[in-house]
Amino acid sequence: MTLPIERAQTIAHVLIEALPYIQRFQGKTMVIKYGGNAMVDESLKQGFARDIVLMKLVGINPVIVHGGGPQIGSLLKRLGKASEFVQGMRVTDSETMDVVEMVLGGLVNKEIVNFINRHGGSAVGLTGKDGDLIHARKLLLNRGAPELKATEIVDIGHVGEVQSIDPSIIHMLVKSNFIPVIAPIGVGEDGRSYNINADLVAGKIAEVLEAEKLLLLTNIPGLLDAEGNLISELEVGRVQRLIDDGVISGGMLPKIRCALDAIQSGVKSAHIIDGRVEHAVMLDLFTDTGVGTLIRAR
Ligand SMILES: Nc1ncnc2c1ncn2[C@@H]1O[C@H](COP(=O)(O)OP(=O)(O)O)[C@@H](O)[C@H]1O
Ligand SMILES: CC(=O)N[C@@H](CCC(=O)OP(=O)(O)O)C(=O)O
Repeated sequence: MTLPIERAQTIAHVLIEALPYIQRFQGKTMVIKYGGNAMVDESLKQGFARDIVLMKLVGINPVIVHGGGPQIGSLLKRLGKASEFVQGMRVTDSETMDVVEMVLGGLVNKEIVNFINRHGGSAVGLTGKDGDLIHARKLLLNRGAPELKATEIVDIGHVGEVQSIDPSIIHMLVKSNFIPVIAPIGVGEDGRSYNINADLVAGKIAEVLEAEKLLLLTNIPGLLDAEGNLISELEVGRVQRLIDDGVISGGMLPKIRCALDAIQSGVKSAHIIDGRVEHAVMLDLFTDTGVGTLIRAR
């Protein structure tokens, strides 16, 4: 049986190890993308909420952008509609867009807000329509995975890319000590809703907020190479080859793309981490070891 004094010493060691990180990150913004695949069970969601509340308490400003792909997929299935993806993006007709807006802007967003608030934080949920936060334009994809070589344009419906971000509402919330929780829905010039991949939104928000870090929580230990081994630090020059060879595919494509864009635009580092590991956010921020794949500017 563990002696109480040993337990207390362990806790003290953990806190001491975290101290330099807390000092370094105080007042800094961390954008955390919470993927739908990382929201797997109640205890993980509670752990995530606690990590976010703790970050805020020690003076770091977390801004959450969430996904919800699997949750959209399961409601679509119940409605008898299949999910179809092109290069990691959901083909979104008008009916699907309604479901996306309901699931992301409603169910998933409010669940995360509620978890954080039940653990002592003050979270506020937004979509890109609130405060005119995310302006979107229609995303047109080129057919074929390595799109640089392709010529044919594919229309995948109400799918958007970020045209611009007006961060005023985020600044206002952060200044008043709220934690913004953002659903990846944008509004077009025509006033229509656009479904935007959550990684892309998180990357752009991190850029605009000049965030210290962009954390992408997913359901895999990080970026894996062709043999399935974890790439713990990704050299930027290696990326195109990994895409061309089909090693980076599906949902990992927008993740890597947005991570690269973010670091090229001044975000210090991007991390792809396994949201299925309990307290993944804390482990990544406050320990010497870190977890997952690190991408940083040279
Ligand atoms: N090289 C790779 N390394 C890791 N995962 C990859 C890779 N290429 C494709 N993937 C896929 O990308 C998925 C993560 O993207 P996605 O399912 O969209 O996650 P999320 O819902 O968290 O955004 C992984 O579960 C994996 O199936
Ligand atoms: C265009 C597009 O694909 N949008 C995504 C938005 C949600 C998302 O990105 O969720 P995850 O982060 O959980 O994958 C979708 O409809 O699934």
